[in-house]
This record gives sequence, C-alpha cells and structure tokens, in this order.
Amino acid sequence: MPLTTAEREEVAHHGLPVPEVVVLAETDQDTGLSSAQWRRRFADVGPNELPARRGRSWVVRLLLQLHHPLIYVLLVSATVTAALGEVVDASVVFGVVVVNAVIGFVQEARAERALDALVAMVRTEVTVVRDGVTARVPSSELVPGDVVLLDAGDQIGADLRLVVARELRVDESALTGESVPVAKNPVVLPPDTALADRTNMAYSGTLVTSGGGRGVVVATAAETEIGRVHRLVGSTAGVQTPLTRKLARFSQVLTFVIIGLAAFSVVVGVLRGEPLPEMVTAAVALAVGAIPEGLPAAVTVTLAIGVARMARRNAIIRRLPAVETLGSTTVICTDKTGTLTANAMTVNVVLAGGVRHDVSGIGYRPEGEFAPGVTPAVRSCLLAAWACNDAGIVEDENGWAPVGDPTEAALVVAARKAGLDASEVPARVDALPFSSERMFMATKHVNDVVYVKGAAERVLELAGLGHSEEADRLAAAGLRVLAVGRAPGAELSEDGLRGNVELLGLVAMHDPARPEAVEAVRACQAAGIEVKMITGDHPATARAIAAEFGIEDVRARVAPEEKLRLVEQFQADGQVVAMTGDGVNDAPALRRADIGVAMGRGGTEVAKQAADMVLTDDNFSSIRAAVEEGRAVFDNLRKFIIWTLPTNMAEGLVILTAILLGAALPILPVQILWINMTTAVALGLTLAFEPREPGVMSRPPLAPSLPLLTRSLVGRIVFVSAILLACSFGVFRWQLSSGASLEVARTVAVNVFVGAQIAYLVNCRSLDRIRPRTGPNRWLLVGVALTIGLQLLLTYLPFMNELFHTAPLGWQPWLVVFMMSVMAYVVVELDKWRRRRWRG
Ligand SMILES: Nc1ncnc2c1ncn2[C@@H]1O[C@H](COP(=O)(O)OP(=O)(O)OP(=O)(O)O)[C@@H](O)[C@H]1O
Repeated sequence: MPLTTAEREEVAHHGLPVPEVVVLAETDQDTGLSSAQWRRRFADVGPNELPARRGRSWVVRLLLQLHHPLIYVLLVSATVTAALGEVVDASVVFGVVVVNAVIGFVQEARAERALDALVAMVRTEVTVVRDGVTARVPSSELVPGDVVLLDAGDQIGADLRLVVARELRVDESALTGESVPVAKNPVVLPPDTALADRTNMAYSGTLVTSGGGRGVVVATAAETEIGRVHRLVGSTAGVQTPLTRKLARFSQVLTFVIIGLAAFSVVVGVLRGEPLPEMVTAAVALAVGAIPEGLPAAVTVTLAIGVARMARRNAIIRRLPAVETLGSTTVICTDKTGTLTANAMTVNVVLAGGVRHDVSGIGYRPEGEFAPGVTPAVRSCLLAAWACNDAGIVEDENGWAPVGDPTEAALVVAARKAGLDASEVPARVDALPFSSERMFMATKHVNDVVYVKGAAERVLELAGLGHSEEADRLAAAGLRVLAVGRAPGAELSEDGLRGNVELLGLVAMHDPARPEAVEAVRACQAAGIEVKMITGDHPATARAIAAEFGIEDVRARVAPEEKLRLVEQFQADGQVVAMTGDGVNDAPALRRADIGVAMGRGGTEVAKQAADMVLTDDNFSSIRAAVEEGRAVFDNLRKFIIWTLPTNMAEGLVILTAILLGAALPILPVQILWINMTTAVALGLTLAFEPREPGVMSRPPLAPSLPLLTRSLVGRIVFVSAILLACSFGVFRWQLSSGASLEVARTVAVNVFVGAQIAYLVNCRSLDRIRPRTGPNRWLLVGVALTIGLQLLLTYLPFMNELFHTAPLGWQPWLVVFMMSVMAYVVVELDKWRRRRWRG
C-alpha cells in the first residue's frame, strides 16, 4: 500500500535517495505506474486540485454586505424612526437594507462563480509515464507515484522528487517569491533543508524555465507545499479592477456628501418648525434615494458578463482588469504562424541538386507527385529532413493529421510522397532540439552522421555558404523556407557543426492564411487598432503573408527577448499594447504588455501564466472578438452609470427641494424608498445585459486616460435629473390644483417618476444613437414588465395603499403618466440629436 496522507506528510522526500523514494511511492521510475495502480490511487486520493479558495461561509459573506457606512447610517436612522413610533417607515428602511444585501450577495456570488469557472477552462496539462507510455494528461489526474516528465515551459502539476535533471531550472516565485530560476538536480539533501533550498524537489505551481527532467510525484492537491500555503495559483485574483476601485471610491465620497446634505436638510426643516421625526425619515429617504448603492456590484456584474461573453468566443480572461484594457487597445502585436495562418504546412517545392521540384497534394495526406520526378538528391535531402525530425502523421476519421510540430510533419509528408520509408531513417542517438533562438535543429545518428535542418540563412551559415537567392525567391512568394544539410562525423554542437555541414537542399512550404483572421485584422484596423506582425520567420515570407492581411508593419526574425523591447517601445509612444506569445521566453513580454495573450493549444504553461488572456483556439479572430466585447463592456458600464446617477440624483433632489422650499413633498420618503428598491435592480441592472452595438468596431479606441463620464455625459446626467425633478413636482402641483387628493396626486407623481425612469432606460440603450441598432434585450423587457406590475400593485392593492400612502387611479392620470414618459424620452433623444449635430 502506498503511504497514507499523514505518513506522506511526515516523510522528508528531499532527504531520501532516489531508490528509496521510488520504493516508498511503489512505482517504477522508468515505466511509471500501471493503469490499474493509477485507477486505485485516484479512487483513493481523489483529484489533484486545491480546495476552492473561498474560506468564508455564505453567512459571513452575506453579513459583509452590510459592512458599508451607508448601511450603518440607514440602520441607525431606521432604529430612530422606529423609536419615534414610525414602525411602517422603519420597516421599509429595514426592507431596503435586507433586499440590497441579498441582491449584492447574489450578484457577487454569481460573478465570482463565473470567474472561477474560467480558471477551470485553462487546464494545466502535464506529461506522465504510465504503463511505460508517455502521455499528456490534465494535472488534476496526477496521483502519488506518478512519473512526470518535465520540459521547458511546463507548469509543475504536483510536488515531485526529481530522479533525473538535465540543466533543469525552475521558477519558484509562486511559492517562495524568489524570481530568479533555481537550478535543480536529484542529489540527496540533509532532511532539515529549507523549502527554498530543496534543489532536488520540484513543487506544484512552479514553472520550468529551461532544461528538462523526470520526477516522482510525492504529494498532490492540498498536501502539496502550495496547497499548504493555501494559495490558488493561476486563479483570477478577486473581482476588483482599477475601475471598480475608482467607482467604489467615487460612491464613498458621494455617500458622505449626501449624508451631509441630508443632515443639513434636517436642520433646515426643524428650524422651519417641521416635526423632527418627519424630517429624520425624509433625510433617510434622501440618503437612500440619492446614494447609488448598487454601483460597485453592477460594475462587477457587467465585467463578469463581459468575461463570460469573451469565453464563449474563445478568449479566456485570466485577470479581470484586462476586460477594461481591451476596450482601449491601440496596437496588437501578433505572431504569424498559427495565429494568422492555419499552421497547416504543405511542402510545395524541394530544391535539391540544383533543380527545382514542385510537389503536388495539400494537407498531410502523404500522396502527391514531384515534377520533375524524384532524384537521388531529393531523396537524400528529404531523408535528412525526416531524420532530423520529432513529428509524425496519423490518419483518423477526419483524415490525416500531424503529430507534433506541423513544420516537421510537413517534411515527413514530403519524404513519404518521395517514396521514402521510415525504415530507411537511421536510428538517432542524440539531438540538439529546435528553438526559436537557435533557429535550427540537429540530430546525431547511429551512422555517425549529424543531420541539420533550420532557417535557410542559419544552415547556409553552418555550411559556410553565403546568401541564397533561391531561398529569397521562395520566401518572397510567402513560403516558409528551411534548409537541410548533413555533417558526417561532426560533433553535435553549434561549434562542431560550423563549416562542416554539407547543404542538401531547400524545402519550401505553404501555410495558408486563416480566412477568418484576414477578416478580423481588417475589422481591427477599421476600429483604429494597428495590427503588427511579429514573427521568427524570414522577412520575405513574413512580408508576403502580411500583404495578404493588409498588415504594413512587419518585424521578422524577431527573437522572443526582443518582443519585450518592442512592447516597451510602443508603450513609450503612449500605445496600449496587446502582444501574443506562446514560448517560455515570451513570458516577460506578455507580462509587460497591457494585454498579454497566450495560446491555449500551442502555448506553454509559462506563457499562459504570464498572460492576461488565453485564446482557446490560438486564432487571431478571437483577439478581435475580445476587443469587441471589451468595448461593449465599457459601453454597458457607461450606460448603467448614466442611467443610475440621474435617477438617484432626482430621488434625492425631490425631497431636498421640497424641504428647502418648505413645500409639500410630491413623493413621500417611503415612496422614494419603494422606487429605489424596485427600479435599481429591475431596471438599471438590465443594462448590463445589453447586446453589443454593431458600431463598436467602427470607432477609435477609448483613450485610457479618458474619464468614464465625458463632459457631455455629465451634462446628460444633470439634464435628466432636472427633467425627473420637474416632472414629479409639475404633475403633483397640477393634480392638486385640479382637485385631486394628496394621496392621488402623490400616486400620480410616483408613477410619472417611474414611467420617466423606464423611458430613460430605453434612451440609455444607446449612448448617442437615436435608436439603438442592437437586438432586443430580453432582460430589459422582463425588467420593464416587472416594474409596471409592481407599480400596479402599489397603486391598486389596498394593503400597499396603506403602507405607502397611495390611492387607486382612474384612467386619465395614466394617460398623463404615459404622455410625460414619452415626453421625457423625446426630450433626451432630442438632446442626443443636438449633441451629435453639434459635434459633427
Ligand atoms: N522544427 C523546426 N526545425 C528547424 N527549423 C525550424 C523549425 N521550425 C521552424 N524553423 C525555422 O526557424 C524559423 C523561426 O521559427 P519560429 O518558430 O521562431 O517562428 P515562426 O513559427 O516562423 O513564426 P511565428 O513567430 O510567427 O510563430 C522558421 O522560419 C524556420 O525557418
């Protein structure tokens, strides 16, 4: 039996020699666990996942909703009101508090759940050996005793005792805070070695920055070191963003201003001889009405909806602030291969023995003809290309597909088209792997020959040759050109190869542009975003492909480290930069970019960890989708804010004005509380669900320094507040003068106020268009219907009449309500129209 949890925690694995670790873990360091062993252990220990991060119970989180200065004020005044005998008013205030807390709680919980779900979507994969076979599996399936292979770019999925390490370096900053990668080796250490010095261990949540190795899993899930520290690496950090913080501060300041005004109105009222209890109730209503309590929660909800919409379009947001930044992105730096192109390589041309051979056939099906036919020169060129290769091809129900690097798979296809057979490839003894920095790959074989393939100029250089015009010509046609060579008896190192390589030929392959990416690049350009191609490929190839996309700025043969410099340079010019990347060395640039974009399929774990956003389909069009949704999120935030602020302001102003003028209140405090309680959620929040306007991609990016509320929007807020105020006072006075009772006049005023709020909600569906060009917003329709239903209850239910001092109305007042609402709507639309004319 493997060790129990408690026993495993007792063992200091770094203090044991490898054979003992292997015995303890009941595994085999070469073949790993058997499937049967794995199944038993998995059933035993469960998935390798950290427990959910929230430690607080829902009761605590619900109570935390009450932890706001405003709520304290409300509770105190409700108590005072109750003590003064106004039980009904006091219970309405308590009702407001409870309803607000519940709504805030539900909204936050939903937003957090949506964000947590995203963490699961970016699953970490690891390479394990089981039954002697290597496989990629989700890290959640690791169990103690599993043998894990490590490679540069991997995230370590569980705590491992290393058994083999080759130049292995691990970034342990997630665990120790130390940002310099630590060199690792399997040597036994004293048992009392501190965590940060355990160089023979590799811990869950840390990242392989270079080299490789093999380790035995000794702890999973909560038993890992990171599990003990109880920190969930890779989760989106909370639901706070610069914007939500700014808004939270804004509403705090507003709260104090309003409380001051409320206190002032009590003093004025009392000095004027009004009874104190009435003034207190009025002041409370003023505060409740005027303070936009729902603002921070609504912002979080809007962001969360944006995140969910982006996820549906293959862009997974890892850090919430990215949602905001996406709306103001001005430059997108994108890779070529796989992001703009399909990464579906087909060898078109083989240049060997001084002859150009065109190769027919598309895709990875190994059938096609050489024209002119296959010569010995072509055979030896493609044999070398097949030898110096880690890829393969397989046929399944969807046809032929590459296994491994598509560039290499294309070479295998070409070799098979030339009639070569796998048995002709001599066995390999050692390899110098391909990397974007080295730009070539070399392998040594049993026949003591080193085969080389790589970027044309690199292999030519190793062959001691100069520039190749043929290579340039092929590249200028948009083909990816590789040179192939061999070096009999040479040493497997860059120095050993230099001058000893015999050039065997050039191989050129086609990688078709993704049609949807062509369209997406155009859409971004139309949206005022500059798209730049940053690629490791040859300048001529890059230029030819960029031309297909209408991309003008091309940086070719860019090494990953140079990407960081490019990002910084663009940022120094005041740009908001999105940068794609997939390798370990791309991480600094991804971290530095305003929006780091990692590839979900082709990318390394390191790149994903560094990124703000991960594309599940590696496709440029998903960046465009994210930008589009980012802009829509911004729109909806502004729509919500410009709806909520004037309605809140007007609710407060109605009471303040009446007190200051010493006039009869057109809307009573309880009624204000009612309006506030029902409309903020039923109406305002529905704007978070507004579909995006079709025009979002036909306007320039928002400057990041631009305040959320432009001057014209502030103008609108003041303007609408005045309309709402005037409507309620006007109608109230007019009703009284035409002989209505106070109750009836107030009921009409309340209904006019709510009617105008509904009308203004429709106005707010578009910030500056007369008619929104979006599809219907189902939630808005539901909200409006709900509000109308509630108003009817308020007006006609005897119980409500009693509670809220309302009275049933005949049909004429409803006509007034309707007319006034339509009028309010038209006036705001006229204002939009005037501003548009004025601007443009
Ligand atoms: N597996 C490989 N073996 C040998 N050489 C390769 C291999 N893959 C690519 N190359 C060569 O190295 C060059 C650089 O490749 P790299 O992967 O850095 O960038 P890329 O894939 O061409 O472009 P992008 O940065 O847009 O993804 C290629 O142009 C090609 O000539």
